[in-house]
Amino acid sequence: MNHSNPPSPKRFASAGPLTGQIAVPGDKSISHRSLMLGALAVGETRVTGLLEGEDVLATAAAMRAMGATIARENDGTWSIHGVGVGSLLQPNQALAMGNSGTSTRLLMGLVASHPISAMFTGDASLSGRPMGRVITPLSEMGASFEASQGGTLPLMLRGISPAVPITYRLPVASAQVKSAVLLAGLNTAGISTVIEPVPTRDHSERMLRGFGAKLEVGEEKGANGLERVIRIHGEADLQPQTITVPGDPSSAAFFTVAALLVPGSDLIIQNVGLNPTRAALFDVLRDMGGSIEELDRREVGGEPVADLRVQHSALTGIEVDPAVVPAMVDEFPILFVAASLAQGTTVTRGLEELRVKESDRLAAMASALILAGAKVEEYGDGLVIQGTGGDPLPGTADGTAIATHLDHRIAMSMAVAGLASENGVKIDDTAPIATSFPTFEALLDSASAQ
Ligand SMILES: O=C(O)C1=C[C@@H](OP(=O)(O)O)[C@@H](O)[C@H](O)C1
Ligand SMILES: C=C(OP(=O)(O)O)C(=O)O
Repeated sequence: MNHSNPPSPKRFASAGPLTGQIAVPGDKSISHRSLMLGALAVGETRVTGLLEGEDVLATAAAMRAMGATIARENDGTWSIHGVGVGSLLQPNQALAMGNSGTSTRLLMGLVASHPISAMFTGDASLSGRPMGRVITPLSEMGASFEASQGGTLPLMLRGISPAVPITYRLPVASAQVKSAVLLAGLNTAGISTVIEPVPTRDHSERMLRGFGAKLEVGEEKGANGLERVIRIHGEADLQPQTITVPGDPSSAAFFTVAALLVPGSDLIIQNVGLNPTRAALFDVLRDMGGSIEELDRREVGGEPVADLRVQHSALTGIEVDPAVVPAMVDEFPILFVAASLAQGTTVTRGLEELRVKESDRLAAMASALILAGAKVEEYGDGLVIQGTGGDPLPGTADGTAIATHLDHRIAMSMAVAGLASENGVKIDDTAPIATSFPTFEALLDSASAQ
């Protein structure tokens, strides 16, 4: 979590085809929610496949600080004894959120409707990210905030109980904002309603129901067509659960693109979550000509899952439909890498949200790919990329390192670009990778060595 250590630069270069079978770690979004909801259910929740990345560990530490007992057993199962909705304790020190936007915004929702206050702090990246988007609805519910200018961390949040149920139409397509309001609604008497003009990942809805909350999801006619309307009934009683976390499609994305780009690759990625609100990257890559086969489609923990067989493929540029953006919002950095080696032009639009992630991902990827020799134009809401037609990128010159800006997805995307380059790509720091995918480098070595 502490990235004040000296950075660990590394050059990633072609190491032969990716073959054999790998399993990526558990889904980050589901892991955060398993800990939060487990910490609110009275009794023992057991979780297997939890992602043990720094972001999720920050959530675990925060839930412990608010009263839950959370332990990892020797076989990797996590056991959570919760305190009950309404019974979170006052943390006696600041909640250190590290690099994690999801931890911060969802926990702000939980604290907002409890009679406790909490200070939220984060690293340099998180401290630049907008929190106004959750401060606005949670203030309407009665919570109060002292934030840094511009609505950023560090911030002090004073929760309130009873809070006021609200109806909130999301002004940005954000599962974190939706989830913050729903989680605040758990301990709010009455019905709290979120209206989603554009659907976003639905793990909160699925898991809140799974834990026994009364939650209704409907579709209603809005000004611009059908909108999702989600209603949660407070005050809820959550029942402890046994959860198996599926593999993270956002992590599988890096290996999928690596196998598509590196000649001779034929890789199986096991147990990949394919929730339709998350899986659009695989469809886009197939539309570009990528060979991605789903094997043994099944359900794990209430989510659709399959093993993916990915074979090296010639890719063609594409115009990505802005409607799919929320279902692959974290996958654009790696899609840009795929586009850089495709035949022809790839056009992406509607990506304003990428500018407020761990870094400004449009600017960071445009300059990173240009340094590695790709042809990229940056626009306000997207990138336009002219691919090489399958030829490797030149790579970064000696002495030049890609700036990853404390952003795990920039680091992993450019590592994959390195595998598909003549001279390799050097990144300035591999440490941020541990926020979401601590086994990334080890899996890359194992897939390349088989
Ligand atoms: O709810 C979640 O678990 C997440 C929602 C998305 O963020 P936004 O809600 O900001 O789009 C995504 O980028 C993030 O990695 C995880
Ligand atoms: C945006 C991301 O995460 P968060 O918002 O939780 O920091 C991500 O993992 O790409």
